Amino acid sequence: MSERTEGPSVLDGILDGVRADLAARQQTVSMDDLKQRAERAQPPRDAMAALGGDRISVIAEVKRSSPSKGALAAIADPAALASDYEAGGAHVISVLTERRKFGGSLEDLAAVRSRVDIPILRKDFILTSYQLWEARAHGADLALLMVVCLEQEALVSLIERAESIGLTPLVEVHTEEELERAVAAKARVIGINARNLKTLEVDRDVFAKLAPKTPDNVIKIAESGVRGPHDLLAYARGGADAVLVGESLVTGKDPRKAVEALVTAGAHPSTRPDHSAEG
Ligand SMILES: O=P(O)(O)OC[C@@H](O)[C@@H](O)c1c[nH]c2ccccc12
Repeated sequence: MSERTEGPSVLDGILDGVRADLAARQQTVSMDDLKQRAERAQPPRDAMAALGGDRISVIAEVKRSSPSKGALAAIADPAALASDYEAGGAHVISVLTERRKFGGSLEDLAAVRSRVDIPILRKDFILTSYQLWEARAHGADLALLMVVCLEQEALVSLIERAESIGLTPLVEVHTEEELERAVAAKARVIGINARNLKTLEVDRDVFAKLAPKTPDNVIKIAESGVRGPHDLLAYARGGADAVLVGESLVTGKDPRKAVEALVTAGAHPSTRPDHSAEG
């Protein structure tokens, strides 16, 4: 018997739409076609290098709308926005490709790929290996895998599949239980999302709670709720190697300057807790 007493969550609604759109794409593009396109794609960029190092890396997101806020920005030219992010010093670009709630597409991903040289993350609700091939075929270097959406067996096999086709999996968690599953699945890059996707509430303290429970050799990314350098520095003190920022960049006046301010704040190694003891 199910223990659930609540109705369907926001996430359940999103996933229904994701499955319907995926089924429609699978009707029109075969897995073989995708694999051929992936073979012609530019080879994957080194995502681990972009996220590691002695600074706090900045992942800047192309995000038109969100289930919590509705429309954020029209973004008529996602490649131009991504190019501004890159000019501001972003280390990775995130492109939301979910259509119904976030207003994104695989065309956005391909357009961004054609204009920037840094690694790109496909940000979507990935449930099957077909979506990993889509990501690679459209030029992505990383793919988001959300623990909350996946049974453990699926999580493990999607991590392996992603790595085998040259994608770096970014495994997202929001709770301690999800973190334990991500670590058990051997994730090397873990994103700790401040936003609960079942309720859409943002709790910036989740990162500081979960980061110390994450193995040292895992790259830790603080996701959501970064309003500016102040939040980046707080996440850095909590042990973040990188931050993922969407809303505050797309709603601000000057995305390049906003990224620059984050990159500058993250460039100083003294923001890193592991450097405080060094002489
Ligand atoms: O717009 P924000 O608060 O800066 O958040 C960006 C990013 O963390 C958020 O878009 C996100 C994190 N995980 C997700 C999973 C699916 C969709 C979206 C997300």
